[in-house]
Amino acid sequence: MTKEQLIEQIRLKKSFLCIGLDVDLDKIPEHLKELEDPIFEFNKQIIDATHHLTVAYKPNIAFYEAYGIKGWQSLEKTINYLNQNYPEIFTIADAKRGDIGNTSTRYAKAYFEDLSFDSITVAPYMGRDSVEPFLAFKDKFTILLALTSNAGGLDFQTLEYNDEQLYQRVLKTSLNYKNSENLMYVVGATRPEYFQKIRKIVPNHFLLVPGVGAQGGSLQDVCKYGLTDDIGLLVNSSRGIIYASNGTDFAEKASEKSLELQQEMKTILDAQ
Ligand SMILES: O=c1ccn([C@@H]2O[C@H](COP(=O)(O)O)[C@@H](O)[C@H]2O)c(=O)[nH]1
Repeated sequence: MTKEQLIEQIRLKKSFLCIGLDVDLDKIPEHLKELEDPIFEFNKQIIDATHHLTVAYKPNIAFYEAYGIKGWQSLEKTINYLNQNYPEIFTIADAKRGDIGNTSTRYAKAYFEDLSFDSITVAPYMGRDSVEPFLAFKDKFTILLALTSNAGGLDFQTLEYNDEQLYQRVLKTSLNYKNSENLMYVVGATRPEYFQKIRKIVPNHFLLVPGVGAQGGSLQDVCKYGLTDDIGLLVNSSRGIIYASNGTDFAEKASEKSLELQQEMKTILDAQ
């Protein structure tokens, strides 16, 4: 998918919502557990009930790896289901990969070619040659961790060196990477006070913003400085949407929670 196609979808749906598919078998409704592939069935029903309210889905790969080969098969079925039935949806493999160049190339092939995701999250710590193999793929996006939403994110990401915090250095340096137009960045919704500074460095790149919902981040605060003329935001909520109910009405309740966020986004976009 191109950036222009993503922006078009956001304008059409009046939504820059990303729904996180972090499926935990301990949290899904009992009646699904008897099925052959409860993870896929859960995802399928969530997707069918929410696809008109969201522009992106983000399976966090850890939740699939945790169930071994069966989890991987559920992931594969989920991405195939999305690509076949809702090709207009932007897909994010939240895998937080990155390694020496030839290894990164294998990760990129696994997620962009074999699984056909539109994007993948990547850790920047190993530098240029660990990121550029992902950027080499046309119409695919590499979402670099910049300022994460978790408390421990501040252990390193805000350390200062030469009047610059580490996350600022990550943003600035990555702009010099080959094909840097294929970059997006992760910035936590729990860090609203940093958005203005971040937008000064990356005024046009999309930010993937987790942390709304279960982690307590505010959509309004994120949009104040995060929103651009081309929107530039994908705001993720996982647990707050997919576990709104663990009864037989789970998909309906997920849809209601998605609608609440979409309506809030619509109001923000209409006022732009
Ligand atoms: O800084 C980060 C980077 C990634 N995440 C991931 O996003 C979702 C958030 O889930 P919620 O249930 O909405 O809290 C999850 O997959 C995280 O691993 C993040 O939270 N913060």
